Amino acid sequence: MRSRDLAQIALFAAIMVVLGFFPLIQLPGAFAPFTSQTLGVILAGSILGAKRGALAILLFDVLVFVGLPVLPGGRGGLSVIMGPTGGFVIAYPIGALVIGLLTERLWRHYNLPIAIAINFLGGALVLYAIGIPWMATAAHISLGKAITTSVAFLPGDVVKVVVGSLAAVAVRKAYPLIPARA
Ligand SMILES: O=C(O)CCCC[C@@H]1SC[C@@H]2NC(=O)N[C@@H]21
Repeated sequence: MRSRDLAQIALFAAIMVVLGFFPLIQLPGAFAPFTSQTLGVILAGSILGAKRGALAILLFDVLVFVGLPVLPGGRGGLSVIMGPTGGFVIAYPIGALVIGLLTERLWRHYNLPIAIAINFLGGALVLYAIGIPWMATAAHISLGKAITTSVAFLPGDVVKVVVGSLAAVAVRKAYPLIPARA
């Protein structure tokens, strides 16, 4: 891995940290906060691709694991990971990986609708698939309740997907960082 790759990984991990400065917004009745950090997951996967994107978010997760206050509201540490929102944090690098793999595969045909579909899959559905069952277990609530209380995140997540997709398509045009596959 070249030093440019390492710099890009560090940059996108830093973007995740900056996105964590947004104040913690707790939606009524929800067991997790609204977070702008899923936008960072989308940007990392769709702009850096699978390997560098997932590594950037993994680096961010390491910062959380060792206890740095990089989650919204200045939270971090194993107590967060073991709590109701830990599954989402663990899912962040997996979401970036899925986005990166699909973005690379469809790179030649990449456009806004494709970006939105990929980013919704990796930046919302993958996070829900891991985060919501984890939330049900950690918060001792039924899976049904975890799902219904999480529906409130959908509008905000769709906005983040569209914003991230517009950025990804613009970066692809101006300064593509993902090499086209043969
Ligand atoms: O900071 C944390 O402890 C993790 C928060 C996870 C919040 C999830 S991610 C998917 C969904 N969209 C949001 O804005 N919030 C939830």
